[in-house]
Amino acid sequence: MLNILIVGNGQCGNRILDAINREAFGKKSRLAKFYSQQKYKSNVQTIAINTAVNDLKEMKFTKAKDRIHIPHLHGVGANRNVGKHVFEDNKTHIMRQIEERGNFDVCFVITSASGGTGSSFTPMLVKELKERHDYPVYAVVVLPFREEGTLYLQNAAFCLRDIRESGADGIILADNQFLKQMGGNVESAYNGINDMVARRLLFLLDSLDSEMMMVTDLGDFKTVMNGGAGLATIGFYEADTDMPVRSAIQKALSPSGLLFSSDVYKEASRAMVIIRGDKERLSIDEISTEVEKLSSAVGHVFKGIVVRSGELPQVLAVLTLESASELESLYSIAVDAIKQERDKKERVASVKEVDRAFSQIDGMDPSY
Ligand SMILES: Nc1nc2c(ncn2[C@@H]2O[C@H](COP(=O)(O)OP(=O)(O)OP(=O)(O)O)[C@@H](O)[C@H]2O)c(=O)[nH]1
Repeated sequence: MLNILIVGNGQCGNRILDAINREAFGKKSRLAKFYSQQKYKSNVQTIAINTAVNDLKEMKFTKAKDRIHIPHLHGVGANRNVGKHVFEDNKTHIMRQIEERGNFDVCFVITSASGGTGSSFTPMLVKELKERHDYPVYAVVVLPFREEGTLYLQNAAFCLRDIRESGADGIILADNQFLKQMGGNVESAYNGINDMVARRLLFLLDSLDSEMMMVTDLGDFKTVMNGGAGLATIGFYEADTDMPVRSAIQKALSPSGLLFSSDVYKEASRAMVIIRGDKERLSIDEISTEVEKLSSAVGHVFKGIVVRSGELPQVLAVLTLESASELESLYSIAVDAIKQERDKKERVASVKEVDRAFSQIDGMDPSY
């Protein structure tokens, strides 16, 4: 049995963690977590960390003891410098809370790249974990909608770089911009995206701890995540009644199945494809043909098959990327955003128009 730690930092990280707990505890009742056993096969510990107490209170499926409030006003207002200081000041407390849970085989830290708290806490937390423990730590990072503004864009660019430099064993990308077709308004898009991420992570955890017909395990996952440029994404698809497993694999690898925009046949470097379902529905020939097609394009592909009687075929693909053209475009707009913010700051510092306006009444008093 694997010991797994999942940390959700900041609002986005907290919400995805809550979606994971909702799936794991069953959706029946808000109180299910108090009464029923979690559905994880592994020993899974979840911890939510935030500076904004309201974000933690919003969580419905994560136990109160698993929500750690680091008091700092109502968040750090997208300021990563403030966030880094707050983490440093509270590091001992945060690490103690995590270490009380015991030792782990693998850890996932979930965050948005673009806010203040999660994006600054995550690289620092990963660095601490890596210095103290030898288990792999993966960051699951949500990229912003591109129209969310210059501060979010610049945060995303620096956050990703900081996570790479933190010693993380890999970064799994999910992109709000790419996934925004999920729902009409922002809230339902968020919920849809959070559910997608939660479902994929739970499927992955389930398969890493499974008795499979053809086995993939944590070692294979580590090897996949080790490949490429340290960046990865996850594809998933559940077949409907008549769909052959071949099509389900193709859909999981196509843009509609992925969390981040990529042509995986061109950009992926290693992959792990896990297929689950009723034995009758899992044609070995079809599976082999699709997996061979992928491996001839990307190199090595680990294949796992989990037999579950009565279940429709479901396919999960973890893909590390050796290049990511979408990330390059994100960085090029982030560079403009950083320049825009810097120019604005310089203008304010040099022109001081507001000060000039005030200076017009120097030495004067109001008359009534
Ligand atoms: N997918 C998804 N994205 C979210 C969600 N909530 C916020 N975001 C995105 O996360 C980014 C903002 O980061 P947050 O996680 O809200 O910020 P934070 O880490 O709490 O930091 P501060 O609020 O600045 O202290 C934006 O790009 C949002 O679009 C969510 O529930 N789901």
